[in-house]
Amino acid sequence: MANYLISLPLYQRISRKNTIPRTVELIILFLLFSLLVYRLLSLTNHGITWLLAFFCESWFTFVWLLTVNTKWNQVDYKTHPDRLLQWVPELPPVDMFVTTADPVLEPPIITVNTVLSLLAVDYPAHKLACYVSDDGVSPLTFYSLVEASKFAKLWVPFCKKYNIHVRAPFRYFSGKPLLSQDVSLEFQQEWRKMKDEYEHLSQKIEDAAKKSVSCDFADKFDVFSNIERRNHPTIIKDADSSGLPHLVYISREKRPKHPHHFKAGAMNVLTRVSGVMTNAPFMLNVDCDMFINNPQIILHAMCLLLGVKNGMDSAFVQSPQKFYDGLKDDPYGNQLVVLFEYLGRGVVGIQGPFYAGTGCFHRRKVIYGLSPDDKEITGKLSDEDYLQNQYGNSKVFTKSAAQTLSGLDGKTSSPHLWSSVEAANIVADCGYEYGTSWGIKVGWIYGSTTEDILTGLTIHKRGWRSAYCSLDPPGFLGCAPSGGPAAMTQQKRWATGLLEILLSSRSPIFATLYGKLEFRQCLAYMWILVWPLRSIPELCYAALPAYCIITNSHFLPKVQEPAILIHVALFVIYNLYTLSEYLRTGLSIRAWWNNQRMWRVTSMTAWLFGMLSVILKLLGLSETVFEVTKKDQTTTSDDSNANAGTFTFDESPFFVPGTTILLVNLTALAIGLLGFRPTSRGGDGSGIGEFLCSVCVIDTMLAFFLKPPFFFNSIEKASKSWRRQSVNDSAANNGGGAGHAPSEK
Ligand SMILES: O=c1ccn([C@@H]2O[C@H](COP(=O)(O)OP(=O)(O)O[C@H]3O[C@H](CO)[C@@H](O)[C@H](O)[C@H]3O)[C@@H](O)[C@H]2O)c(=O)[nH]1
Ligand SMILES: [Mn+2]
Repeated sequence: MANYLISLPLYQRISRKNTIPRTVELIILFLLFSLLVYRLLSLTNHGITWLLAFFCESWFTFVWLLTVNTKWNQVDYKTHPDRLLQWVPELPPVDMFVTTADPVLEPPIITVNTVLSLLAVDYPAHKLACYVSDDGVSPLTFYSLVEASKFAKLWVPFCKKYNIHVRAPFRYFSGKPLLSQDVSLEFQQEWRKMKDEYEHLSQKIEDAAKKSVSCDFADKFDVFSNIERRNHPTIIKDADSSGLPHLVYISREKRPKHPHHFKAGAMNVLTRVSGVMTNAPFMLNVDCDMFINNPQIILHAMCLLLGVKNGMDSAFVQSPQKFYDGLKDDPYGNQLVVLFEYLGRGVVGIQGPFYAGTGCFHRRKVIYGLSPDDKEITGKLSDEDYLQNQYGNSKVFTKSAAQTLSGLDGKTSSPHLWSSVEAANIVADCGYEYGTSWGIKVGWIYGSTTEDILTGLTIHKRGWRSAYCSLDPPGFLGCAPSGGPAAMTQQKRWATGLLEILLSSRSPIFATLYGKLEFRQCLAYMWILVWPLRSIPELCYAALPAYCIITNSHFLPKVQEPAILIHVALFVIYNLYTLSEYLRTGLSIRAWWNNQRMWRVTSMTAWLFGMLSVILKLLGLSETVFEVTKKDQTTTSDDSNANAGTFTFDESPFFVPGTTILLVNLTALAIGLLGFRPTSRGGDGSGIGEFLCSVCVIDTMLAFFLKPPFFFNSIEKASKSWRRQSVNDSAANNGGGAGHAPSEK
């Protein structure tokens, strides 16, 4: 019996059946190629518009090829945490990392909630340690963490006792109110107490933010007095946390003139500090706004990390990025649900998901630069010079790294945390990395504002695979930028970082030629890395109809030509295909509509600016920077949503290309309709096709400024009042709503 159990796998890899989508994808590809052939054959009879259209459509075909490749084998994983203890005698330690950078853009209460959800996760507490990196060197963040660790002593036992599902208190208490019928009196009392305590905690943090922290522990705050954000020594502090996972606050040293490499730099400091303190073989990393939403997540991830016989398969386990309280129907197109669902799972089926920067479990030895089949490493580990060249000259650290690389980490007796505080200070120095491999071959890789994609790519290049952990309820939830400009800034930063990778020596093409990146994985990476380049053909194609109308020429075949059918078929099939993806994921038609428009807007604006900032960098005119996304916690209700779906119009340059395209097309329509067009060459002028395209472009660009079209709003209003009606009816029947569902006992 026992043997039988041991042979049960910890996870299964299940290929999705997707014959129909594949067929449609191939049909679209065929149509695109037919279109190109048609353009080529008729190139001589047409002018510049034809050539431009051919150029854009070739590009779209190329992108579609990359898309089809990426989506081809979609894979799901199913994990069985109940079998874990049959595989391993005890669970391995995990170091958990949280990064925060700015107490204003990232309010400490958000970080606090993330930390609380980590501390309360379902995993043996003595196997966990939580490290918070604060690039904002904020006494407020530190104060909030100290207060949070006090609250954690009540919160964690409460969560475990009643098996609470959502362990980030702000989310838990914003749920439906507690109803007394179906829970015990004891639970009700403790629930109220916990809610009061949490409100007290938030209040304290809010007050402290207002009076910039005077408070009762001046001694602990000494280190923060008289320091500047870009010029200060390392600060490392522990919050007293007996019985709970260790909680460590780190603000790494920063000096002017020393590059600090943004988040990648912070992650490397976290890696080293934890290396000398707890040195767990696995590391979980989350952004400050990504709390653990499913307390079983570590157990599920362990199935994927431990379930392979030689431990060589998956370098990291990535969870999809999901967001809480997303605006209804995703007006900014930044919730990325469909993207993760199809393209994301497609990459999973090749060499494994991209590293997405948060919600990811890493093997420490992989981060230290190990390759899957590295046979020479054991020889090198006794060579102190080699170790210092790679990892820097802290003896404590090189010793722990050698342990990790030889696979002995986590097997030694539990470390004495605070005996290592001196070593921790040394490895957090801003000069520590000079002359070492950090940021080049070891740790998070420098040189891109999307350090996540770059780091994952470097790992895949060494021949590692990665695995995907998508749970229901989702393992992690974060917050998507809530305002228009913020969403654009984020997209611009991504575009910048992606192009930095594409144009560097670390580009996936070289990684396939000279490394072990699989060819199809290379194409998948190309799919994302070419985002910024897509801005040019998108802009050209959006300008084409206007240009044609104004000059009375055409870029589409005439209505009577059979070739027009290719365009019509492409338009219809492509839209039905994308729509079906949304409907299959359970999203609304409106979400599909919003996203189609926003992808166009984003590609023409944010991605264009991303490309420009890389050009400026190449010209040596400016450096690329990591602009932190603003996060807010406010739970959006239906009514406060009144302005959602519109951009706050501000002075940001993002509006320039969009507005230009919009105005040019409006002008063209006006000229066309008023009959001011020049006479065409041989009756070969613009026709209905160009007009329709122009209207489409105008509608898309309006996504920038206006609420979605009127008819959607009316449909929605009607359905809302209908829904309200039916809710009232059922309430009348049941004598009350379903109420709070504390599945907790
Ligand atoms: O100098 C810095 C800048 C940022 N951060 C942290 O980096 C994280 C991500 O920053 P955010 O502004 O939220 O960026 P997003 O665009 O939302 O992040 C996505 O994109 C990033 C770059 O690709 C990834 O690093 C993230 O994990 C991924 O969630 C946050 O925790 C920040 O505190 C630092 O620690 N130091
Ligand atoms: Mn973020």
